[in-house]
Formats: sequence, structure tokens, C-alpha cells
Amino acid sequence: MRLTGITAGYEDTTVLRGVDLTIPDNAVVALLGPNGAGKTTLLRVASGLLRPWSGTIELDGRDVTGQPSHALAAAGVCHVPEGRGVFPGLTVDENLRLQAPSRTAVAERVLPAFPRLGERLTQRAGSLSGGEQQMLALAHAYTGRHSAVLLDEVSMGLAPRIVDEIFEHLKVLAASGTSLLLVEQYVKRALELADYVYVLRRGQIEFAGEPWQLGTDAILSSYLGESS
Ligand SMILES: Nc1ncnc2c1ncn2[C@@H]1O[C@H](COP(=O)(O)OP(=O)(O)OP(=O)(O)O)[C@@H](O)[C@H]1O
Repeated sequence: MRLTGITAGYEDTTVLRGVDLTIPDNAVVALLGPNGAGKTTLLRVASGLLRPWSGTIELDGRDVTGQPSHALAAAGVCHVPEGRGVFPGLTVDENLRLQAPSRTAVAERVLPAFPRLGERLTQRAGSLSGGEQQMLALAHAYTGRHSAVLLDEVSMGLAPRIVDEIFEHLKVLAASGTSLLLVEQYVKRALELADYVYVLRRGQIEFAGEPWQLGTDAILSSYLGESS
């Protein structure tokens, strides 16, 4: 997926200013930056939830700019949004069926990777623990072969053990050749997984390169205001 010259915002507020970002095939890209930099907004543009004011979005070499989110989802973009991306009033099974193209996809791809969800199929998603809800949201990425999976702070607010589990799932996805765009508060862990890193600041790309080029913890903390 390639985003070129993306300018976007909300009503009269410009959030992104001429952003270029590429998610190469079979690669993990970390998108870092301080609060309010525009990371979530960029993911929303990439998944078609927010139409950019200018710039282009290419998927598998095809211009998909302006296509709505359901069309981009059908074309292979999977967006795991910030917060628990599940329908709390529906059961685990119903949530999975909304995410997956078929029951076979759930049985063959999702349940082997997330056995605990398999034990709770009839439970309402809203009554799962926070970690289980996030696993359910993350399960979406396992439902098929996606061209790009966009993950917005999927480890936010979870216990360290659950965060470990989430990163294990991300490693498995990456090893299977799925391209990931990762917005993460756990900067070090994200950089361990990433092939490329972008730093977004006030709506502009301030750094693009490989993780080793980003430098030391001190640089990281000054860029990002944290060093976790
Ligand atoms: N629906 C909206 N309407 C108006 N402004 C918005 C809306 N959503 C986000 N913004 C503004 O856009 C800017 C960028 O927000 P965004 O959520 O993209 O940043 P972020 O980098 O993901 O931040 P964080 O790390 O805090 O999640 C912020 O100033 C925010 O207040």
C-alpha cells in the first residue's frame, strides 16, 4: 500500500499535511509520533474511513483513492481500530462472522490461533475481559489474506502478559507475509518487529527509515516523549 501526498483533517482543522508512507509487501512498518500527531487520522485515511482532501492511495498498484471503507476492506485492507474494535452486544461468534468471509475461515484460521475465543463463542463480546476483547478485535487480521493490516494501539491499556501475547500474534502475522502498519505505544517492541519506521509530528513525516537509523533511546524519548 502506498499513500502519497496525503492532506486530510476534520472540518476546518488540517491534521495531515502532505504525508507519504509506503507499506511494502511482506513488511512491518511502525508509525510513531507524539499524541495528536495524526497517526489515527492517517490509519482512517488508509482504510477509507476518512476521505483525504488531496493525495492518493494505492493498493496492490491500483489507485483506490476515495473508495469507501467497505470497498477497501473487500480489496484487502484490514483496520483494527483504536479502542476495542468489537460489537459488545453481539456474541463472540457473531463478531467473528461479521469479520470473516466464511465459517470455514473462522474454523481454519481464527480459532486455532485464538483457542480462548473458541471456548467463548456464545458469550457477549462486551462481557469478555479487556484482553479477550482485544484478541477478538485482532482476530480480524487472521480471517483472510489481507494486503495490509492497520493496527491502532492494539496493546493499549492491557496487562503486560496480554501485551506479550498480542505481540506474539503480530509476529505470527508478520512471519506469514502479511504487511502490517503498526501504531504502538510500546515503541521498543514495535521497533523490534518493524522493517521500516516513520515518525509523524504535527501531521508531517519527520523521519522515515529503518529502525536502526532512528538512533538511541534518548533520541526516541525526545521524539516521542516516552521510552517504553
Ligand atoms: N473527529 C474529529 N474531529 C475533529 N478533530 C479531530 C477528530 N479526530 C481527531 N481530531 C484531531 O486531530 C488531531 C490528530 O488526532 P489523531 O487521533 O489522528 O492523533 P494521534 O497521533 O493518533 O494521537 P494519539 O496518539 O493521542 O492517539 C488531534 O488534534 C485531534 O484532536
